[in-house]
Order: sequence, then structure tokens, then C-alpha cells
Amino acid sequence: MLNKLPSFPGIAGPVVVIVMDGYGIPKTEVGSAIAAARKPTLDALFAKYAHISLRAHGTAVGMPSDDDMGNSEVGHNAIGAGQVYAQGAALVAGAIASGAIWQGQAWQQIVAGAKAGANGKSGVLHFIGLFSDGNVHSHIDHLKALVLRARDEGLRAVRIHALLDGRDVPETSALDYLEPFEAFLGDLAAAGFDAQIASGGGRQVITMDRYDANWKMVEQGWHTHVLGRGEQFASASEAVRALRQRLPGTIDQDLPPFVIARDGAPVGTIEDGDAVVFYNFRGDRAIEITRAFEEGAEFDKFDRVRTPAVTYAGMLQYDGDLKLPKRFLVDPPAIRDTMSEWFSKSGVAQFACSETQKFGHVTYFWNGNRSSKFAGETWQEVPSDVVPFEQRPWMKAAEITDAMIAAIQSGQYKVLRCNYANGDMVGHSGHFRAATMAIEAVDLALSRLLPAIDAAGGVALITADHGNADEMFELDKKTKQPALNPDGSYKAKTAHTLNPVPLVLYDNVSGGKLGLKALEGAGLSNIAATVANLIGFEKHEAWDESLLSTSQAD
Ligand SMILES: O=C(O)[C@@H](CO)OP(=O)(O)O
Ligand SMILES: [Mn+2]
Ligand SMILES: [Mn+2]
Repeated sequence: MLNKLPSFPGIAGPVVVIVMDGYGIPKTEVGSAIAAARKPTLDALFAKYAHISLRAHGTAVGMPSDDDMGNSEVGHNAIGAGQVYAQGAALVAGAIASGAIWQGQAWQQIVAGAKAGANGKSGVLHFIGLFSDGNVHSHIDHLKALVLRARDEGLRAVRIHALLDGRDVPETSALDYLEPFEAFLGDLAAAGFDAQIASGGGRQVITMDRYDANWKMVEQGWHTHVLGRGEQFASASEAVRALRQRLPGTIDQDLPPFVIARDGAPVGTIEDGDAVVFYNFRGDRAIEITRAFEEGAEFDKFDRVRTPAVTYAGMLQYDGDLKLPKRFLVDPPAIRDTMSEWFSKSGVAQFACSETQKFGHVTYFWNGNRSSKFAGETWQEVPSDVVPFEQRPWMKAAEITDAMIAAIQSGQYKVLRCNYANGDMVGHSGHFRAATMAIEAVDLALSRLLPAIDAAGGVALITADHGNADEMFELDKKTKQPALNPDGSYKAKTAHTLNPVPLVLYDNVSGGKLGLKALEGAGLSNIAATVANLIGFEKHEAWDESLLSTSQAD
């Protein structure tokens, strides 16, 4: 149980933490869908209530460097745990640099599995994952290290199944990664090691679904990577060129699947005796395909047609509760002492809500990559639409708000949390106009939610996990100003940003006694202690400092 604060009994009503996914503080108004949105509620929040900015990228959220943008996993982990852990990107890079990854049992079993093969023939080692240097789900340098090590281990062949990104990196950058990589593989092949790209497709089309939103994507991925069914091309770069020509304006994440073939035969279907490494380190979009590989006859999400007997590993363990996958190359961060756990131990009833696309963010990521609840937690999922979100920028903001208002009015919960997906999911489309509407939808939601909090005598902390809609145009690397296409138009940007995020204390109950401290270097990991203080508890010793000032205590 957390200790009671000696000086402040906590507010009478509930504390509501509102995460506006993808809502950063823009550096410039040009290209900011947030600056362009009509948002009277948010404007009033910033005009009238205590607010500070928080770091939400780089080392402040456990990424390897401050050149790394934030993302939902590391952001929600930091908020929920109140601490910063070295995250997957850093842990994998470290394990490769030290060589520890190759000494681990999992890698050795992968190598042994491929060498043993089946039916008297050694197997092939397949790498499936996101093909970029975005460092949100994966990094291409990790893939390179894996391929080289597979060669050094004396494996017969490797095949790569490349999920095109354009969401954590510029929207049509696939060839910038594919061409040098094909050259790298070509050099290996010339030196006698059989290494080729075997299949691929846009990450929003195949394989990388999350939170059971659309298993069809995983089914299509299985058909592409495992069965080798789909449109055939001579190489991945040729596939990208041809598909772009056929589907003008389609960005990388949305490109259809492709299979690489010679003389009509796929070069890398997945067969009995092969080994498979899913090389993404982040879990949300890795769990479904992992289940398809690991589960037996009980698997009922789609017809796999064929289930090759393979040795399978994930880069990390993606879910510590479900032990998914069983075999993994690098230990995940051992996230402990989350606020959900300690509020639960302190008898605080908690409510969490989002729509499918972000549901795991406010539950599984928030609770330290655990898919189970702590005692006294209630989770509510609002099913997301399965459409391109630029067509429905309001997404489920209204329904999430309905659920939050009902939960507040029930009087059952002391701490509530929700995530509005709009700024992020629509921001990822690169569609500026839709992104302004996304922010307007969040604003409208807040205009309903905040009065319900007032009526319950509560307060809200309004924040975000990282930026996205705040920068909808690529910035020129040198000038840091929005970059232009050859025709003079702005280059659309689909990725997250490096910008800080707001933290607003919406408080109409303390009569001005509560405020926020602008601590040097404050980041998302300072929120947990702030919530604890607001409900009258001291922070857990592992948590970063609280940002709450109470006129009695300070
Ligand atoms: O869509 C995703 O998987 C990531 C970007 O790669 O976004 P977020 O971290 O906001 O979930
Ligand atoms: Mn996010
Ligand atoms: Mn995002």
C-alpha cells in the first residue's frame, strides 16, 4: 500500500488521465494540424489552467538516443510505470553490440533448428519484420546483424519477408531501404551465401495488425510469407516500383503484398524444418502473427492451410503474461511497480477505456506489457472502425467519451484513464485536413468530458504520449523548415515527432491551491507520481518525481 501524504488529503472526486495520442507541441504553425484545428476547449485549457510541457521522446522514454522519436509503447510504458526503462530498441542494440544475443539459448535453438531441418534436408532461416530504421517496432541494422550472423553460423540460406514502413519513416522511402539491402544481399550471394528477400507488403495491409482489430491482415501475411501465394515479382524493389505505378499516390504502408519468384516458383515459402525469427522488438503488432506460428489446432482466427513445423522466435517476448512467444532472442524490459499495480494494492478502483486501435495502449502498455488486470481495474474497449482513418477522423472519440462519462457518473472509480486515438491514427495518414478534423473531434470530446469531471468534483490531467498531428510536413534535415516536393507542395509526413507534449491540470475544485511544477527535464514518467499525489498518496519510491504543487505542501 502506498503511504498517505502527510500534507494533502487528495481531492474528493476522481482523477482522470486523458491521453491525446499523437498530440505534440508544434515548433512551427506551418504543417501543424493542431495549430490549424478549431479547438475552443483546448484553447481555453491552455489559456486558463496550469500547464507545462513534458519530454516524450529519446532517452526520456528509454530510447537509445534523443534522435529517436517517441511512440505509444514507450510513452504509455513511461506514463503507467512512472519510471524510464531501457526499451526494446536499446536492449536489442545493446545485446547485438555485446554479442550476448548470440550466446542466448533462443538464438542457438534457432540455428540448431534450421541446421537440423526436416526430411534429411537442412532448413532455411526466415526473418519477418518491419523493414526500416524507424526504431519504433524494429531497426534494419538489427536485421543486418542477424543475416550476417546466420552466414557465420554456417546456415544454408536466409529469406527475408519485408514489411514496408512509410509510417515511422518518410511515406515513400521503401526503396531507400530496399535498394541498399538488395545490394548487401547480392554481395553475400556473390560470396556464396544464399540470402534473398522472399516476400513483403505494406505494414498496414499485411501481418502487423494489433489488438485483434483485423485478423484478415494477418491471414494475408500468412498467405504471403508462409504459403508464397500472391502476385509475383522478380525482386522487392521491382515490386515496389510496379505497384506504385499501378496505384499512384499509394504510400508504402498501404502497398499490396508481393511474392518474389523465379520461374514462377516463390523463392522463400516457409516449410517444415525451417526457422523463423520475427525481428520486431515491439509487441502490439507482433502478437497476432506470433500466435499464428505458435498455436496448434486450437488456433481459430483463420485457416492457415498449412502449419509448417518451424523453430520460431520473437526478437523479444511480447507478452509476459501470455508468455508470447515462448522463445525470444532478447529479454524485454522488466517493467515493475506500475501505478495500476500500486493503486490496486492501495485499494484504488481504476477504469481504463479506449477504442480497439489504442485499447492495449491504455491497458497492456500502461501496465508494463501485461495483458491481465490488477484487482479493482475495469477495462472497456470500444470497437474501432476498420477503415482508413482519414475517412473517419472522428474515429470513436464520442463513444469513448460516453463510456468515460458513464464510468465517472457511476461513482465507482477514483482513477480513470482514456486514450483518444485521433491525432495519431489520422496523423499517420499524412492527410492534413483529416488531421485537423481529428483534433477537432478530440476537442469536442473534451467539451463533454470535462464538465462531467467537474460535476463529480474531480480533476483531469490532459496529456499525450508523443507528437504526430503537430507536424504533418516533413522537415528539411538542414533548415528544420517544412520540406517541399519538386512541384512546390509540402512533403506529407506520416511519422511521430520529436516534440514535447502538454500536461494540463484541469482543476476547478481546489480553488487554485493545486498547480504544476515545471521540473527541469520533466517527462512522461513524472505523471504517475502526480496522479498519486492528487489522490492523496505519496509516490512509490521507484517513480520519478511528482509535478504537483499544493500550496500547503510547498
Ligand atoms: O502505428 C504504430 O504501430 C505506431 C507507429 O509505428 O504508432 P503508435 O506508437 O502511436 O502506436
Ligand atoms: Mn501513440
Ligand atoms: Mn502512432
